[in-house]
Amino acid sequence: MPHWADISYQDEATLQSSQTQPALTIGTRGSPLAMAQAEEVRDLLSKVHGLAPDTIAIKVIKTSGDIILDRPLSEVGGKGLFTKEIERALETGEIDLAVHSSKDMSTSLPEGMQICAFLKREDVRDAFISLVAKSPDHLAEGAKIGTSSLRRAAQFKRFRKDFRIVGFRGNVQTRLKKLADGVADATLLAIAGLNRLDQDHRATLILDERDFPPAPAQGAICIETRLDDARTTQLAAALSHRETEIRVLAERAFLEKLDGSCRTPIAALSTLEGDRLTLFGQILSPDGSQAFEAEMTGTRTDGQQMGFALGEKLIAEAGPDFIAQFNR
Ligand SMILES: NCc1[nH]cc(CCC(=O)O)c1CC(=O)O
Repeated sequence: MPHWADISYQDEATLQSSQTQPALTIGTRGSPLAMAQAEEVRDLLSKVHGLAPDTIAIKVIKTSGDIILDRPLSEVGGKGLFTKEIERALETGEIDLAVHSSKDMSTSLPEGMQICAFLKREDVRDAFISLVAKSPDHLAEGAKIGTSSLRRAAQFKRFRKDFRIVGFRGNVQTRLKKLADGVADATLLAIAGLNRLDQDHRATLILDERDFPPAPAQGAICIETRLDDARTTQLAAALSHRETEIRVLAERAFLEKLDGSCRTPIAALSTLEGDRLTLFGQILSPDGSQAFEAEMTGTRTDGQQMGFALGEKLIAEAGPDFIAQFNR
């Protein structure tokens, strides 16, 4: 992770003199959530570096994840789907930086790319949205949960075996319409996304993160740049939030250890109090019938090591076939 102080200032003059062309081009998906996140990064860059907002362009890039809307992500290729085309644009120089939801990022980046900043993390929890029940407990026997997230499906099946899972994608409005049409009785979304879209009032209940632990890195926006672009990297790295970085890197190390594919439901949650870092991890069978979880504590510099160790611990507990069985 490059730091502000480590990077040379060689290109500062170029930046200040480029008045006619955008100084920087941000690449993002075109979904309302992605746009809101890109705008947040643009506003922060402008504020922190005193750049006029109109010198920072936002370029929308269509990704396979936006095009393939009818199948669950886990079937069509998982996390990389939202980032591949954007990373291609970064590689060709069409954009200078890419803004992503950290939880959508694969643990292995393409060569020549780096995550140079994690913005201060939002609320990590999932929101429960229903037009018929005020909490998961209040849902009727056999209620339908609309989600395409393997983690959320497994956690809800674990919570109540009688729940039925129906595939559900789309933005907040689409989901609410589906709920109104009776396609499902409840759905789940990250409260961070709802907050960024000023849609948090749609949440029926915010779920306790100990009952329904979030996806690794949920709620944290990240910025990706080219390794060889010191100027943009320096500007973007200045936005990074150290505590978020520590927590998200620990959670992503846990994910990296386990993520043979994206077919295993995985949850992680870290906390950082002073120097004390705690990392909780959970893996489940897709039907929720089996779950393995553990927690580790260490200091703030141990994050990645703890993530790998926690992953290994759960693999040892679950047995080597646990993850392999879902990949067949
Ligand atoms: N997979 C889509 C996605 N990627 C990031 C978020 C939420 C925002 C975040 O975690 O920062 C969402 C939507 C959701 O899960 O509700």
